[in-house]
Amino acid sequence: MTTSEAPAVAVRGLKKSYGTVEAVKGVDFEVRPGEVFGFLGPNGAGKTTTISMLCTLIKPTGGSARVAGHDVVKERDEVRRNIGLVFQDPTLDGYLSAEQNLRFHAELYAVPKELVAGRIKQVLEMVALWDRKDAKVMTFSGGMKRRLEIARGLLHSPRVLFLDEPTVGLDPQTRSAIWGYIDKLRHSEDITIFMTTHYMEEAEYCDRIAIIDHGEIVVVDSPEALKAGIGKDRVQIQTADDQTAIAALRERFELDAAVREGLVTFAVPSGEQFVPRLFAELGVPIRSVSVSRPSLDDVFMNYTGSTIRDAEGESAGATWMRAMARR
Ligand SMILES: Nc1ncnc2c1ncn2[C@@H]1O[C@H](COP(=O)(O)OP(=O)(O)OP(=O)(O)O)[C@@H](O)[C@H]1O
Repeated sequence: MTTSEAPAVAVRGLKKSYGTVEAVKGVDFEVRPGEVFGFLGPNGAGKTTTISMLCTLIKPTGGSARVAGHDVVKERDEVRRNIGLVFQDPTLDGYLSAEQNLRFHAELYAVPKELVAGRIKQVLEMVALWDRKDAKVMTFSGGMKRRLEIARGLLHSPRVLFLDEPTVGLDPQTRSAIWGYIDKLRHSEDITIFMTTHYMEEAEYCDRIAIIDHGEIVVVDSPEALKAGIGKDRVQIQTADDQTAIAALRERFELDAAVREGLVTFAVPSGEQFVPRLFAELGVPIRSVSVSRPSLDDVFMNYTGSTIRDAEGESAGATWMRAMARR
């Protein structure tokens, strides 16, 4: 990849409102060719709305976006030809076999006839479903269906593959298998991957991530740079009296602490070196202590003031209402 290459995705001031709800509030970002770029944010942050605008499924109310060099509003068909989609709601035909689903997709996308059989074999092998090609999709597990959707999204050799929460609702083994395929993909295909997730640990696999909250991008960088940028370690202590410990941390060390995961938690530079002082000066008995390098959760917390889980709780009501409305 050279830096002179045009971005795979270029977004300027992109907005989407639903009535009075500003789902996406004017976001700017670029995705480089060949990158795995992640959109990380809690439910309701605006991830699906953004990805849907980039895939030309919904129209922006403001700003602009180019995907594979084409404008998502003025050159909708060109954008569609150049992208693959794997969305949260499955759209496979359960009565057809895996191979028949792919053949149907190849026809829709006008994949040259002489290439179809070879390409179907290639993508099914990539997601380890070649030996199940003749089975009806209705007999597949959730994980197999998701793998088949990924194969289908790749069939017409798109330049950009969009994945909306590719592992949501899957068990941990299947999630890690899906990530294995995505990793394989980035080495075997000349492709850019744009994905959304609310799983911190999955965002770690991305080359760069944009953290999105309440319809706004709060920061974009590689996971390593974001974590290093915090410059502090996370310290968690178990005490006999959490509230007194929190007050003492404020008074003696000027540190803001809160109870997270049942432990008094705070951030401090060079955590290991701070621990002896903590024992000597806190004045509240400490039962156990742990020091960890910052995680993406800490990054999210640093930029938004809440953990991703707390933010999810906040919007759970809205998500539930939408889920009901979709029925
Ligand atoms: N069709 C719609 N009509 C009205 N409001 C909507 C619609 N779609 C999304 N919203 C609202 O826009 C905001 C962003 O939703 P969006 O689905 O983009 O978030 P998200 O980050 O993708 O979360 P999720 O993973 O739950 O889909 C939310 O407040 C949501 O309720």
